[in-house]
Amino acid sequence: MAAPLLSSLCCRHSLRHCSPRRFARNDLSFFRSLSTSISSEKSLVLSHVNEDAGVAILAMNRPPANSLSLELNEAICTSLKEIDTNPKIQSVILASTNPTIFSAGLDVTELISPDDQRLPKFWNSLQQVYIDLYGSRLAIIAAIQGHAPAAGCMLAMACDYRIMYGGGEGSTVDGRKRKSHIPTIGLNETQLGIAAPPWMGQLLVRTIGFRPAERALALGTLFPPMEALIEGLVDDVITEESFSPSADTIHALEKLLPDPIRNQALSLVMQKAFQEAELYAKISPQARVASKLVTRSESLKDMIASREADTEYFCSFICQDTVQKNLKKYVEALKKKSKSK
Ligand SMILES: CCCCCCCCCC/C=C/CC(=O)SCCNC(=O)CCNC(=O)[C@H](O)C(C)(C)COP(=O)(O)OP(=O)(O)OC[C@H]1O[C@@H](n2cnc3c(N)ncnc32)[C@H](O)[C@@H]1OP(=O)(O)O
Repeated sequence: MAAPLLSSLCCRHSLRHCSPRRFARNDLSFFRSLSTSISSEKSLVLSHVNEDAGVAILAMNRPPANSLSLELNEAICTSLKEIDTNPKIQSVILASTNPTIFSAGLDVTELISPDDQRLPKFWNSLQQVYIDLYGSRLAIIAAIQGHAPAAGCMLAMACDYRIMYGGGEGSTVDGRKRKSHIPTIGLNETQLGIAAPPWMGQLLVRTIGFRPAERALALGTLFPPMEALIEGLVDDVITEESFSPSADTIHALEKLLPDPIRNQALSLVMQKAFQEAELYAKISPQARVASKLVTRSESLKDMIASREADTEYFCSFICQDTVQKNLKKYVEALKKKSKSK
């Protein structure tokens, strides 16, 4: 699977690029004109393309937390592949249908008393998500509305640009004030008593630099939005304090958009992500892809070369008694916390 990916980085230069469109804050025509909808594998992922803008949306849709199961990983890859085959699309917005959780990282229940056949498949599917995002010919914009711990942070780092919601009391679609929500992002694995896999840790090093990454990895730091911006873990932070959609807009959206995407259309993070996606789509695809190759091909090749060993190490590590014990405790605590709300 790896070779076609790198060749896709190298060879798919000839795609024509799309006509730029002006972006306005409440310009919902983008969403209105979403003509092609791809849903894959029980709609674990919702995907829409707008050929006029050259932009697609890929929204993770696995309640309650978009935790990455084998099936969600496969759905992300399938959906990305479908978008990739459309030469009119240059940019993708990676989003979540959950307004407070981008992705909770690996589905930790996949790791408990795992099935020997499924565990390596599961890990391979996560590696593939990374390879497909990081090596995509498409410019991928992460619209991070909610929490992005561990592999959720990896998803964002594998994109080309990251926009994070800065917190605050935004309005809901029905006009009520929403409870304040401050998302966090980071590789917090050490807080679970495990280490981030080497390729994920190296991705953090490449994203924020050696020393900050070394410290963040050791402490398992989850950064709030402004700190993430200062560290360079995200590229932009958006607040929605002043955003309140009109009743007409809400009504129009209710008619036009499927539920999971409706709130996202009203979000400034999503609108900013669309603006950024259009910006990337205006660049010559050949030049953009070639520049991506310069910064990403070596690390991708290294990761691909060590993929099997990484899977073997992961499977044997996860099956250790002490690791199993810690993971069980961790999941119990997660469930307890969730029930106590
Ligand atoms: C050389 C060294 C080599 C080492 C190689 C070792 C290889 C091992 C590498 C392993 C790599 C790991 C990467 C990972 O991604 S591990 C997963 C890490 N994820 C987390 O720790 C996040 C856990 N979740 C949370 O912190 C919070 O849920 C949240 C994301 C901050 C959201 O909080 P919120 O209060 O909004 O929501 P709840 O906590 O109430 O959660 C809602 C329900 O979702 C369930 N949930 C949450 N996270 C997960 C998850 N990761 N997996 C499965 N399920 C999850 C939670 O239980 C609630 O469900 P319930 O209501 O049914 O109980």
